[in-house]
Amino acid sequence: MTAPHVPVLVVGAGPTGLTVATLLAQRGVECLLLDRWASIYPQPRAVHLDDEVYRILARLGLREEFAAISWPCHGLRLVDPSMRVLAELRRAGGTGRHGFPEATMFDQPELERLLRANLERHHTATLRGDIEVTRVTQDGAGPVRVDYTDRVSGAQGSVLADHVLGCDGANSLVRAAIGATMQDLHFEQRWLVVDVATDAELDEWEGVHQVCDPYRAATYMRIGRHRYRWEFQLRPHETVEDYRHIDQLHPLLRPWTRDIPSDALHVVRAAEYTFRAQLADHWRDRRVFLLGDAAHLTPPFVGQGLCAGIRDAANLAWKLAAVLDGSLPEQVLDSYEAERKPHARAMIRLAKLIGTAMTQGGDAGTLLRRIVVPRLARIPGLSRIVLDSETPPLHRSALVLGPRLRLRRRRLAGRLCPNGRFGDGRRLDEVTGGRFALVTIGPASPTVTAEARRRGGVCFAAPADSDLHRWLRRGRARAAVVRPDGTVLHAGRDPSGLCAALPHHGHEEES
Ligand SMILES: O=C(O)CCc1cccc(O)c1
Repeated sequence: MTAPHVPVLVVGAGPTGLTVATLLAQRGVECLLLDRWASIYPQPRAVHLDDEVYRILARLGLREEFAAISWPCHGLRLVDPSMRVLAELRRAGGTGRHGFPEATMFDQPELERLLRANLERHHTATLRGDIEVTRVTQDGAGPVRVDYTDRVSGAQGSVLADHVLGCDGANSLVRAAIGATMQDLHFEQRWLVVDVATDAELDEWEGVHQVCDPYRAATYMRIGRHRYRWEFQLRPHETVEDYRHIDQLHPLLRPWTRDIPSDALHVVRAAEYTFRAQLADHWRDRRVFLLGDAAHLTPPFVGQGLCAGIRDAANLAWKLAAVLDGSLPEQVLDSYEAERKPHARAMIRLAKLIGTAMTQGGDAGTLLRRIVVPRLARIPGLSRIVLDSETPPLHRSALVLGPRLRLRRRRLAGRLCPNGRFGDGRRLDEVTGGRFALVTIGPASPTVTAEARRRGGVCFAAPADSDLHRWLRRGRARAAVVRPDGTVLHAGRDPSGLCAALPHHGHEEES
């Protein structure tokens, strides 16, 4: 019997797998997700996402539902062991340039519940739990064969897929199948991660507290109305077994819980984690791709682990859908790794810098905390990330810079277009609806508008005096071509020239 065939098979139904499957399903792509667990892994893990990633959740249709389960985060503070503030990065709580709070906390199982329920609304996606993928094989350029075992019945099966997306985490089988290995970016520390539920009010600043202390670095943050997360670097002789009970944990928590009695604190879990920095040496082999923790691992000190996976999903999904429907050439898929890898590397570097500032001993550590930490925002390359909460531009991709574009045009290309508002109150993403867009200063000519439509895109004038208008002017541009994932493809002064750069994508837009 021949194996069934699907256009896309996703291995792993964590946040990255669920996001990429939903984005594909929104574009009508049939997608099968296989996960080794019967249902959501119940323990808390990731707790933070930024506004760029919140914007992706909104595109999935989860804006209100995520708002209801999340908690605003006021930013990040590096403090010394006596809680004196060394550096503080404050985040916009209302709406930043993407239309969402710049830093938001949540409970991962709750987020996964939303993502799963949302996926069920798409009939082109199927999720099967209790399925262990055992082998992924590519023979030449044909479809990929995926073998699996049903963990309940023990039955074995196979599926043929045009594309396989490995969202199967740090110990990825898909990564091994394409012969990729993790490059060590030289960071490895054992930490204790503690989640606590309490009705008591801790009355702390509601951002992330990073205690810089080479003896016992620590992190504290509120993640919900009644939920808190602590992380403590473990001493060489310690393990999680030393901290199973609240009375053992209490001395560590006391700088924040003060006189709250330990019986008012319920430990949801205490676990030992090894924080690592790793990047897969390649993220693709022909029809197989790696996303999320299968492709990169970061220490959690800037809360970017889950963000990176969801960014991978948003970057790849529209490209893959366009290749599958024949509207973009296969080579577009090369830009996935070219764009995402340097970005993931930059965020890992930032996390390592903060982690090193928190934990490094000796004169080097003292110097780092005294000289570098207070000036974090002035370090070239970091200032935008640190001060403006804007992640690095995608400059190395052929998909964001045409070969003939001059340097001064680079101000906007490769960056995310702000999710600005239009006159009717809608934001850019709602107006573009996942299509290519030409955003202009002043109305574009009827010819340009018609040409944008003919290419399957849309054309909009930024309202006078709006954020989008100011953003184009600051970038010395009169128009920008924005990709379906919100990244600026080209920007410049000639809307009709830019319109010609709009790829023929999707189907002609009806007015
Ligand atoms: O970027 C921010 O404002 C918060 C960063 C953060 C989030 C979660 C954990 C963590 O260690 C840092």
